[in-house]
Amino acid sequence: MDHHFTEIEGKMAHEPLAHSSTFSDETKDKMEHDSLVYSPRSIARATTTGIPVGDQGVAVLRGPLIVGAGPAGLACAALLTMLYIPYVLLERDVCVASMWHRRTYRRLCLHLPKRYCELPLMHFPRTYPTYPTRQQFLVYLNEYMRAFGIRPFFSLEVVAAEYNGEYWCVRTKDVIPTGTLNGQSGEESIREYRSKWLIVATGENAEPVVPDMPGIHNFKGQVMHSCDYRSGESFQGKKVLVVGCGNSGMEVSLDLANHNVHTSMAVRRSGHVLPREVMGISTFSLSVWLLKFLRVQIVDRILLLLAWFILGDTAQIGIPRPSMGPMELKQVSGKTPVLDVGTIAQIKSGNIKVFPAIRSFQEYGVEFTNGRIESFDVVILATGYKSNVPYWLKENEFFSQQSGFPNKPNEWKGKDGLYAAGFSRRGLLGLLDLRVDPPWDLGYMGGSASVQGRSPWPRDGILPRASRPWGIRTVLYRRERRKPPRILAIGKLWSRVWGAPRDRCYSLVNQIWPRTAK
Ligand SMILES: NC(=O)C1=CN([C@@H]2O[C@H](COP(=O)(O)OP(=O)(O)OC[C@H]3O[C@@H](n4cnc5c(N)ncnc54)[C@H](OP(=O)(O)O)[C@@H]3O)[C@@H](O)[C@H]2O)C=CC1
Ligand SMILES: O=C(O)C(=O)Cc1c[nH]c2ccccc12
Repeated sequence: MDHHFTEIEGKMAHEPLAHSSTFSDETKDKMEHDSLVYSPRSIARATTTGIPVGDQGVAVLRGPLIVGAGPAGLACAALLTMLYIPYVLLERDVCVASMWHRRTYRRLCLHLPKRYCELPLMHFPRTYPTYPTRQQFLVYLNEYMRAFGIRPFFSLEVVAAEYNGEYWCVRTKDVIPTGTLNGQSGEESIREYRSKWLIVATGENAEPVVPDMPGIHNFKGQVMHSCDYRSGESFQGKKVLVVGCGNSGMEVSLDLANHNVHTSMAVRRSGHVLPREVMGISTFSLSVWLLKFLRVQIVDRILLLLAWFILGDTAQIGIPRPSMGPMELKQVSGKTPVLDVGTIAQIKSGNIKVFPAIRSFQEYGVEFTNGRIESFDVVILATGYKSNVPYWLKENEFFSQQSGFPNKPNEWKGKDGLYAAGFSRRGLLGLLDLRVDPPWDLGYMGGSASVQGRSPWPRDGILPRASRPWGIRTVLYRRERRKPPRILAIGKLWSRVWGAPRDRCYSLVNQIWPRTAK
């Protein structure tokens, strides 16, 4: 079955997402709608050429099977490619990173600086801003696929996976799309793949969480999850309530307010809100730097002081702070602080109203726990996401059946060749130190010596992100390599004097959220 690998490596022609990173606005608008999705023909080609399905529809793979072609799945695919390990990457949708394509609002920007959001082995182009947009991130992912010749098998939804003592048996539902994108499906068939290694990369945000709230079925207005929110434009003239004050809730509210929509927010509990930047320096980078010298509690005090200077007392506007500081809370519970990009200012100026938790829904409105009743036309549930691993993976030692995350936080390797990628509760940041076993451990290719000779893989299994062995030519790089503008050069000097060099950044991130030793 070497056949796969040459397929995967060789066919770089498959570039339905290919486009330059500098587009006219018109092209960008078009791309939002169509060209980011694969054509049914290319899906058919990908799904029919790569997998040799044997008797009774069972394929036994020589390399690992990766479930999910989001950023984590793509990163694993790239790392495996660099190790000459053939893999098979399954994706339920018809495009990679479907969450980023379909479940994000149009104006979304990454909220950590770009160096923390890169996938292994390939930087963002220099011309990208510090906080790349959703569109730029998607272009980067596309270039990433091209650079590493990644060709996922699309429209294959994993319905069950189980270890039979020798292999992981992964059953998939093969959904042949009819060409429409609104979830309609055509013919279905079940296939089975067997592999000794199963890499679960279905994501921390695989499914939206839609809580059952009292009386919500009586509500006559529109109810939607924040994953279906695209832009405030279509809500003009309506009264909208956003439930939840995580990063989604805050950014959806801001987008609505920017479109002059009558916006309210329901805040159930407390939450930390920090400015995204302090005097032009990213708050996140600042905390990483401070954590080099200081204990987390002290760093939290500094952050809270800065937040108080810049945003004022958020408790006064209805968002009380938890008793534990933001970075410590992130370490202990995984709850991410909100990085404010303007919502607090809109709340202060009265464009967004803040209400406490919801007691119940009525036909045309909502009663809050403080007894107030308000009418609304639309309710947007920004109530977060969950993993879908428990729905399909028949295993309960490594993955928790409740949360769908690995039982021990930061665990990445289970028994019998089971791996988790991208489940460290750190979003894209979690891919900074993504690990896949070195091949000698993976047991692939027989003897280790021949592999060691060629492999760039370091003994500890962490591949330095910046190294691009064998001079992989990323089109992105050649296209974007230009002399940095002066101001950037000064910024570089600044970071040389004050900032941590890149390598140290990684180990720092490790210190903040240490991984358990192998
Ligand atoms: N620009 C960016 O980079 C963005 C990044 N993100 C990231 O995406 C991930 C998902 O974020 P998000 O979608 O905000 O999800 P979160 O899980 O972070 O937040 C969910 C919010 O919904 C509230 N909530 C949950 N259930 C209920 C309920 N039954 N009733 C009332 N409120 C409820 C929670 O409140 P409580 O605390 O009381 O449980 C919380 O405030 C995060 O990692 C986030 O950082 C999101 C948006 C933008
Ligand atoms: O965006 C996310 O989901 C993150 O988890 C990013 C993140 C990890 N740690 C943080 C600390 C402060 C702000 C964002 C993050």
